[in-house]
Amino acid sequence: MSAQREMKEKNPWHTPVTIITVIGVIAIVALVTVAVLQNRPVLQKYKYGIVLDAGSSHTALYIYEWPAEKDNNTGRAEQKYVCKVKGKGISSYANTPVKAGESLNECMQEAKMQVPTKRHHETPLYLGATAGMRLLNMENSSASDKVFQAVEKALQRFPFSYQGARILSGQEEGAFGWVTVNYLDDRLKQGLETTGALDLGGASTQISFVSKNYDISESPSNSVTFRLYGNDYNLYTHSFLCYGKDQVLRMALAHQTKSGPGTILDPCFHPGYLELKDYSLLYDSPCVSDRKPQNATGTFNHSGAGNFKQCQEVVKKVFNFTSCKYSRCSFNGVFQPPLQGPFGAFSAYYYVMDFLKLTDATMPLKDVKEKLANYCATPWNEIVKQHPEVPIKYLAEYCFSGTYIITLLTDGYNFTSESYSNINFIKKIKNSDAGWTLGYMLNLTNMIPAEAPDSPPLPHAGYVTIITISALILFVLFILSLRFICPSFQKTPHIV
Ligand SMILES: Nc1ncnc2c1ncn2[C@@H]1O[C@H](COP(=O)(O)OP(=O)(O)OP(=O)(O)O)[C@@H](O)[C@H]1O
Repeated sequence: MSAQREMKEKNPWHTPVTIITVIGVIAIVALVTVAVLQNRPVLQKYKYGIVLDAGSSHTALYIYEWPAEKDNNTGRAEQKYVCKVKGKGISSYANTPVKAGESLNECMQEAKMQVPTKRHHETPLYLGATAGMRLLNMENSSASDKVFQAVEKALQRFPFSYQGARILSGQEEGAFGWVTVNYLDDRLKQGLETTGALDLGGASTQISFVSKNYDISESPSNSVTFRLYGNDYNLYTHSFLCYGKDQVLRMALAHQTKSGPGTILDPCFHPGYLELKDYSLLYDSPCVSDRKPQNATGTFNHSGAGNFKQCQEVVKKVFNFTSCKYSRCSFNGVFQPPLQGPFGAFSAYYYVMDFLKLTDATMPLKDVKEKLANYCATPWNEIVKQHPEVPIKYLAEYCFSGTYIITLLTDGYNFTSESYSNINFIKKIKNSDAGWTLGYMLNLTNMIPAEAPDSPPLPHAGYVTIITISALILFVLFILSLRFICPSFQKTPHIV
């Protein structure tokens, strides 16, 4: 008997405190394990959406993906893939519509490879056309219908869920660009101050921003209201058709050639630049067709003078600053409320300012103008030598485009030397291109809820930490209370 008791006293595993401790530790480990495993992220599955941006200068196909179990709510859709369609925009196939459809095949085949086969049938496919097709539709609606028929036929051959091809209004283009920028920046979900969107295309340009001082009744046609994640937004947006950089160049050239001279000395092109251009090609657009001089010869010599200040004067002539029936206007009699907040400037704003190395937001406006003036004055042969990798068409136009951008922002939209520093020239936000396509898809798939989704009160790590600490505290209190209530649970055994 006494040997047995001695063994019990020597072996601490046999005391009630030890047994309770072991059971308690096992219970805590089990509790924490369950907490961790139960909330462990499951293997992610994705859903996809495809949007074709049929612009005036070219078409691009975007594939977006988002976590399958979170659509409608918390998962963020991101750009997975982009394919640039070879050749020009679909509006350039007005005389050969079938080719507009065929031009899309290569990128569509790519899309088939990029989206997992089992998701093909549920993947929505949209085509949105912008200013190029808006102009074609104005000029020749039956040609525009034929282009859409051909495009539709081509897209329906693919195994995706085809949702239609249509022309976006300028207002939609502006508003969806704004949604994209603010969605990708997580500003909508968090209800933060929003970023305005400046989009410069080939044939139109858009400005969209939220302004506290915007009285909708002054110009209802510029207002778009949204309720997103529980917040109301009253967005000002305007799209200027013909004010994309390709059409403005036509207008500037039309202005300089209006008296029909054989040679023009253009301050927006580099000294030494000389190109023989076709009058009928220049005037082949509704933005300038009514200005074609009666006695115009077949061609004209387009030569450069490289003078930024004079170029600004030429560019200013494409704006009408004289009439405004509202309290304030940008140009052409269009209402614009006071500018507010930061702005993201994308598409050609970015391509041009990035090439000119003028995207640094800390660079004062006067330095931007000075650098641009130096660039414009650089002889054409030097420019070509310095940039052998850049296509000649783009290279020839950066002086003009840079001058147009600065003039549009300052004289057109009224950015001052101070507010100019609120503009960020951006291409991508978190790996997705800035542009209207993502906002368009989010809207059509109802992926941004009007009300804020319910989210767990704590993040996963916080939840596990609190469970663990609470369990430990409870266990220690339990042991202490046992000792207090039952002195026989003292650690030192009482030997009788
Ligand atoms: N690397 C580049 N350098 C200079 N210009 C460029 C570059 N890439 C594209 N562009 C030009 O920038 C302009 C805007 O291109 P973008 O693709 O955004 O317009 P788009 O969608 O064709 O036009 P729109 O929206 O008016 O229909 C076009 O004139 C295009 O030719």
